[in-house]
Amino acid sequence: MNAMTAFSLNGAAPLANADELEAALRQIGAARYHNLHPFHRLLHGGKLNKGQVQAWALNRYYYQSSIPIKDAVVISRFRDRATRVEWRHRIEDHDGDLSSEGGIERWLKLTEGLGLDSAYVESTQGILPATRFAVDAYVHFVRDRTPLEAIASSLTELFAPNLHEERIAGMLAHYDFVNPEIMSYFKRRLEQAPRDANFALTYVKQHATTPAEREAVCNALIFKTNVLWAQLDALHHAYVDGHIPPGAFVPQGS
Ligand SMILES: O=C(O)c1cc(C(=O)O)c2c(n1)C(=O)C(=O)c1cc(C(=O)O)[nH]c1-2
Repeated sequence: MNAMTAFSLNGAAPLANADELEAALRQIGAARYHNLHPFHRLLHGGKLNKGQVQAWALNRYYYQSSIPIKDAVVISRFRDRATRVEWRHRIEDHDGDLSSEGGIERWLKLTEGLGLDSAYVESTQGILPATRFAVDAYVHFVRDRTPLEAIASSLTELFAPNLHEERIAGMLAHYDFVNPEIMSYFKRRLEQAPRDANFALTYVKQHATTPAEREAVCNALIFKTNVLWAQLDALHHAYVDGHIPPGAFVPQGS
């Protein structure tokens, strides 16, 4: 490894095979996934007020609505038809189609249930600058890096189901303004995310065939954990510490 590389397993030898790669990815998730962020501890522990929960859902809408755009870019990176065919259901999961509701509509049920006007949410006018920069960086990453890194950057989904379970239970238990209907987005992801994560994990294990490629896969996952972490840092700074940037959503009553 040269000095420019970001990933190091405490200076250990380069990752020699697919199993070592998987172990390294799981180690990165255990150390860096945003389940560990203080804002999530507050959200799931019932420590936020309704305005702070609204701010979280409003900002997360930008992530949700950018995911199918990101996935369309991922598809555009592959000349291999089989990979495109496998990946395209992700767009349908979020966008739905003429006869079925998708994740974006389910997310709008959440924001509406929290009392936010859907036109305002969809306009993305009130989101934090850092939300936009972080999410756009994810879309640009899959455009600019190798197809292998583009797929690897989705691997945070390996760690999402546990977090979604914790979120559903915690928010239903602690907030009287939350009910099972408005949490349906997360219930659905419990079925969708494992399939997606398993495909991506199998893909990178098969296609990262050199130590340098395995390292690039690990760095793509680190990049993505940073995309998620930066969004929560910004929410905490604005809505817990009270430094709301000009133009961003201001909860009523604050
Ligand atoms: O609530 C969460 O913490 C969370 C995290 C992630 C993730 O780890 O990137 C995703 C989602 N949710 C999610 O709902 C989702 O559809 C999704 C797609 C992707 C992706 O990178 O393609 N990540 C995530």
